[in-house]
Amino acid sequence: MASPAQPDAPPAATADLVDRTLDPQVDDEASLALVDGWLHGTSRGFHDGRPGDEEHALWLRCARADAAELRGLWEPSPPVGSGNLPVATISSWDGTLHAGAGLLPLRLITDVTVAPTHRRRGLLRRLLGEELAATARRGVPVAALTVSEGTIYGRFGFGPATRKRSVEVDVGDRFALHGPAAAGRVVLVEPAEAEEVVAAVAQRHHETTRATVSRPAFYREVLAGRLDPETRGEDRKLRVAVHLDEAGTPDGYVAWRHRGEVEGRGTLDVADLLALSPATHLALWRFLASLDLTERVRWRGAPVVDPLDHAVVDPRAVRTVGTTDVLWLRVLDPVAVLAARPWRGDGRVVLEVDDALGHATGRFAVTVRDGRAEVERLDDARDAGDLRLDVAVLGTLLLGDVDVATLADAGRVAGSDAAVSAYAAVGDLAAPPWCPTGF
Ligand SMILES: CC(=O)SCCNC(=O)CCNC(=O)[C@H](O)C(C)(C)COP(=O)(O)OP(=O)(O)OC[C@H]1O[C@@H](n2cnc3c(N)ncnc32)[C@H](O)[C@@H]1OP(=O)(O)O
Repeated sequence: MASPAQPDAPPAATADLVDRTLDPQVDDEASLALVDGWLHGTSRGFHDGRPGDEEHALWLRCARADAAELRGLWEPSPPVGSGNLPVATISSWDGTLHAGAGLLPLRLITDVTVAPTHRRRGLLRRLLGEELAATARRGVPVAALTVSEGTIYGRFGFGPATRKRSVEVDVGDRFALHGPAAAGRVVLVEPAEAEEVVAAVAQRHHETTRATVSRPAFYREVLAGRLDPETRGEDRKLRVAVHLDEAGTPDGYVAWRHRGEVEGRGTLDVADLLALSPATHLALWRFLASLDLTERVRWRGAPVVDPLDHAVVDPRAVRTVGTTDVLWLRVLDPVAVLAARPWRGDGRVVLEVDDALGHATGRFAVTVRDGRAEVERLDDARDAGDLRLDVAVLGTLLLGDVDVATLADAGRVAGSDAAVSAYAAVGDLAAPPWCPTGF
């Protein structure tokens, strides 16, 4: 990716671009041709291959299931070619965020591309700015995206809110876990046959787990084996095992692809692993470790803090290869989001939020009683904030990925030591959040 400081191509006009918001549900020929051009424009923007017919049909099915809005900007009369492909794209749909003390309406945003011929002329700013304004007008309190580069979205008020870990687990002969195995059993199911069970477990996990978001429709396609994200065709390698609790109720699953020998070791890649309890989480790891011809399990989406690390008899069996951000959050309504996150004990803090786009600007008093917060916007200019922060930092603070003192040390939160300690006493959360869903 070229850096913004590098010289741009000769300017292209942007004032007369044709602005369309496409509804994927519409199925007349002219609309479908525009949707097709939109998809090709997005693929071009990410340097992906052109989607084939099957991938196209599957993508359209997902866009319809999510009720996604596909917006694009087209050149009105390009000097060469048909101009079917837009020069800028963005898509978004409504979902939910588990903020820790309840589900919040959420706008999920993705497919942001601007053609190299039109870059750095404000098209992203226009599309995203309008998207956020429309979302705020509808009363949706928060928006989310995942990023291709860490430098793009902070200026629009998004802050990194969750991280994931890439792990390699040595599951050779010496692998063992402390403690007895959980009650229940694991059954192998063909991915297509497991589809409903897997979707139900994922939905239950979302409804009960801080920092998770409602899953976009393509997860069904991937986990049912209809879409291999790498080959973009049918996934012939994907395997699924479902964990059943003592009563026979599904309470977790793991999906994986065995890679054969990699670097001389039988290697398996976890595609997805969700469990409704820590005991089931470990039971699924016991199962993975029991697979023949498998000495190493790799998972690029593991939680940053995982009981597995402390359940293994040999702590060196779990090796962290890297960590990276997943969810970025953009707070639009601080009152709604602060009330929906978990708090501890009793106390009161006033947060003064700066927002260059204006949506979240203000001072917000958070009064915590028995771990629940009442949040009030303070209108009196004489009410100074205890802590001052940008709205992007509020996004980072929201789900508890970082403690407030670290953000203060980083110069991202301003306030006295006493105010930082007062927030820490009610607002810092014990375990970092984990969002197992990308989009
Ligand atoms: C949620 C997602 O979909 S993540 C995927 C993002 N898309 C990609 O990575 C695909 C490849 N890249 C692109 O398509 C484009 O370069 C985009 C979408 C990242 C940027 O689009 P542009 O129209 O060039 O951005 P725009 O001109 O509106 O820039 C707005 C501001 O962001 C800055 N900016 C834009 N892209 C970048 C970048 N990659 N890195 C750092 N800053 C950037 C601009 O300098 C500008 O800053 P300023 O307001 O301080 O002057």
